[in-house]
Amino acid sequence: MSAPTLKPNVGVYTNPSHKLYIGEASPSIQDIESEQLLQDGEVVLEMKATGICGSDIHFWEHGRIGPTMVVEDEHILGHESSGVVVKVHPSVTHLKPGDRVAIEPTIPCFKCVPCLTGRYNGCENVLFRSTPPVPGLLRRYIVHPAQWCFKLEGLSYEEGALLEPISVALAGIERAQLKLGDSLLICGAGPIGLVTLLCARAAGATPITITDIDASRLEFAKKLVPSVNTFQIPLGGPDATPEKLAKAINDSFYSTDGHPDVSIECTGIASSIATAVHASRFGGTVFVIGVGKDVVEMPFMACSVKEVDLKFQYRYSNQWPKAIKLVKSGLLGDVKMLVSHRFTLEEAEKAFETVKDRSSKSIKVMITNE
Ligand SMILES: NC(=O)c1ccc[n+]([C@@H]2O[C@H](COP(=O)([O-])OP(=O)(O)OC[C@H]3O[C@@H](n4cnc5c(N)ncnc54)[C@H](O)[C@@H]3O)[C@@H](O)[C@H]2O)c1
Ligand SMILES: OC[C@H](O)C(O)[C@@H](O)CO
Ligand SMILES: [Zn+2]
Ligand SMILES: [Zn+2]
Repeated sequence: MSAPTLKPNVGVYTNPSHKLYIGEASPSIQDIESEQLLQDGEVVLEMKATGICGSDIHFWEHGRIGPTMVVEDEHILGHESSGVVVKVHPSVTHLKPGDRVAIEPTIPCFKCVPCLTGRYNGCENVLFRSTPPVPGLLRRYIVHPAQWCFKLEGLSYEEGALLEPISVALAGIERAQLKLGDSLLICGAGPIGLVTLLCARAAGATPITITDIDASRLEFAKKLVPSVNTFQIPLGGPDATPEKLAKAINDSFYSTDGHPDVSIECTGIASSIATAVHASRFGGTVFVIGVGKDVVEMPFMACSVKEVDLKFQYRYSNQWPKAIKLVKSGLLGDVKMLVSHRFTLEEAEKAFETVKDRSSKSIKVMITNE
C-alpha cells in the first residue's frame, strides 16, 4: 500500500498506578503495511477526533468502574471517536480508503440472547473499546470492524465523535419513552445531561428543567437551550434534602402539571436520584443514566406509593444511524457548542488534566488530528 504519510502509532495509556502517558501502540506501521493484518470485515482507521468521557477519567483516577471494569494492565483509553479509513480488507464492500466515519465502540458477538433479541448493549461477550481489558480508541491508528463504522455524511469529525454521548441520550429517551409534550426534569448538566437536553428538546418535551450543583454548567445549559429552566442544587443546608429540593423544583417549574412526567438522571449521585423520585408524579418515570457506587440508598416507599417507573440504562444499541440523521438535519441544534477545549494527541496529558480540573469550566474536551 502507499503510505508515505503514516507516522508511528501511539496511544494514550493509563495503568494500575494511575499514570497517564503516551506510548507505542498497535497496529505498528509495519503491521498496517502488511497484507496479513486485517481479518474478514476489518478496516484500518486513522483517528481524527476523540472526546474524553468521564469514564476515561474514572479509569485513570480510580482504576475501575464498579466491581467488574478494572484496570489491571497498561490500558488505552477513549471511546468517543471518528476517523478516516486508511485500508480495508477485501471482504469490506461499504467502505473504502478516504471515507470519513464515526466509530461505534461496541463490538458484540451476535450469538448470545441479548444480541439475538436486538439489545446488543447487553452482549455477554462484548468487546467495548476502552473498558478493560479491551484497548480504547485514543490512538493514531486502530483496526475496527467495518460494521461498526458509520459514514459521516458531511458531518465534521468532532460531530462524529459527539455521536457517542448523543447515542447515550437517544437510547435513554427511547427507553424512558419520552413523548411530545411531556414535562421533563434532567438532573446534572454535564455532557450527558446537556446532550439529553438537546435530544429532549428535539423530541418535544416541555417544560424542561435541568439541575446541577455547578452554576457555570447551568449557565452553559441556558446558552445551549435558552428555553430551559435551571435549578442550582445547594451543597448543604436545611433546604438541601431531596424532598425539599423536589418541592422547590416542582413549585418553580411545573405549575401546570404539578410534577415532571419524566426525570432523566445524569449524575448517578444518590441524593440526585432521590430528588428525581420525590419530584415524580404518580406513575411518572425516573430514568437513571448516571452511574455511581455499587450500592445506592433509594427512597423505596416514595417509589412504591407513587408507582414510579424506575429504569436504568447500559450504553446503547442501534443509535448511530439515527444520531447521524438528527445532527445532519439540524434538529438537535448546534452540537459543536459542547466542545470547549481542543488538544492534539501529543497534548493528551494536558487534555485529561483539563477535564479533571473543574475550574477549567470544560464541557467536552476533544483530542483532534485535523
Ligand atoms: N449508563 C450509561 O450507559 C452511561 C453512559 C455514559 C455516561 N454515563 C454516566 O452518566 C453520568 C454523567 O456523565 P457526564 O459525562 O455528564 O458526567 P459529569 O461528571 O461531567 O457530569 C455530571 C454533572 O452532575 C453534576 N452534579 C453532581 N452532583 C449533583 C447533584 N447532587 N445534583 C445535580 N447535579 C449534580 C456535576 O456538577 C456535573 O456537572 C456519569 O455518571 C457517567 O458515568 C452513563
Ligand atoms: O459512554 C459509554 C460509557 O462511558 C461506558 O459505558 C462506561 O461507563 C463503561 O464502559
Ligand atoms: Zn462514555
Ligand atoms: Zn452477544
